[in-house]
Amino acid sequence: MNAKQAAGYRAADWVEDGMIVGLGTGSTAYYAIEKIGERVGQGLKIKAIATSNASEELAKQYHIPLIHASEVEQLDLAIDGADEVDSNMALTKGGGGALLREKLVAINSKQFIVIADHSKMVPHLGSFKLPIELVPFCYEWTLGQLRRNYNVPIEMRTRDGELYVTDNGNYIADAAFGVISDPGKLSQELKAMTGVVEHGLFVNIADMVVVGYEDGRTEVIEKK
Ligand SMILES: O=C(CO)[C@H](O)[C@H](O)COP(=O)(O)O
Repeated sequence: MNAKQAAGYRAADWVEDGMIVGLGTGSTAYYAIEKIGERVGQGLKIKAIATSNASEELAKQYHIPLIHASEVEQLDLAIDGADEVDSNMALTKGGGGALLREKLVAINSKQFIVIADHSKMVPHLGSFKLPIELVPFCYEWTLGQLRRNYNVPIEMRTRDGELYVTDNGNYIADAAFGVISDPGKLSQELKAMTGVVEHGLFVNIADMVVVGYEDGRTEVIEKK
């Protein structure tokens, strides 16, 4: 058992019969999907929506029934990883590039459980570069505007020497803010910029954090 597995497996305990569940993305969410899949194999009756093509494939491997958003108004529960979690349960997400679908699923869920190994718990967000999803059209102008506004290093994400393309066909810029002293303010500012589709700050969205440790222990932190 490793820390990510401990967190992912523990969070699967909150999944109950009849629920519509949002499945996150990343190496911690992998374990949650694995455990949920095992429980589905043992008779648990749920339906799910995945936040990425990769998680959708994983869910299919485990025969977790998948539905389309048009079939439900709201999810009961979403479980997803994070790149950083601060002391107010604000998050940085999007290291895996799935931030847009992840935020859509999280805000449309009655309960959002974050799963994180202990290294993700930080006093302030910002050490992890903040992913910002950009519309490909004229992205150079949006990038220039971001650099002028914040005067911090911001680089376009690449993969195999090409610009990284999200499941939604957009690009990602990673911004090295250092310390983000007011995540709520930055979140609103970025959201208001034309050319920015979404960003990886999740403020006042998480209801609970399940923290995993190397020895298999977990700690559950609930919203104050
Ligand atoms: O936001 C995400 C993907 O877009 C992931 O939840 C985040 O990157 C954490 O990943 P991991 O569990 O692999 O450390």
